[in-house]
Amino acid sequence: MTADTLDTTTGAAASEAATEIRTIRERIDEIDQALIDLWLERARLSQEVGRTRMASGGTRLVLSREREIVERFREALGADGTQVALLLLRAGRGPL
Ligand SMILES: C=C(O[C@@H]1C=C(C(=O)O)C=C[C@H]1O)C(=O)O
Repeated sequence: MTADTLDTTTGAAASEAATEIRTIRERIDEIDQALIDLWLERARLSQEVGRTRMASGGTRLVLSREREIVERFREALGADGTQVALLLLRAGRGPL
């Protein structure tokens, strides 16, 4: 394989690189699936907390707790962390 015969699925120009990329992609796919599963589990748990709290006569949301979560993600991941946390929170309790 040479630079003018790129592997179509990996985009690599050498077969060793294509093999390495395929191996790394397997782990990336595992990580993505774990993220999806955790995302969905978190949303379900968040909804359960909301239902439990409202059934007790409490509020739907607790903004101080949401601020803590946004801050945790911002500290760990920077500005992108803020965006991830906002999407994560929305997945559980819907848009504000
Ligand atoms: C899940 C909760 O309820 C809501 C959803 C939150 C979340 O998804 O993390 C956080 C705060 C609340 O607005 C909670 O209070 O823990």
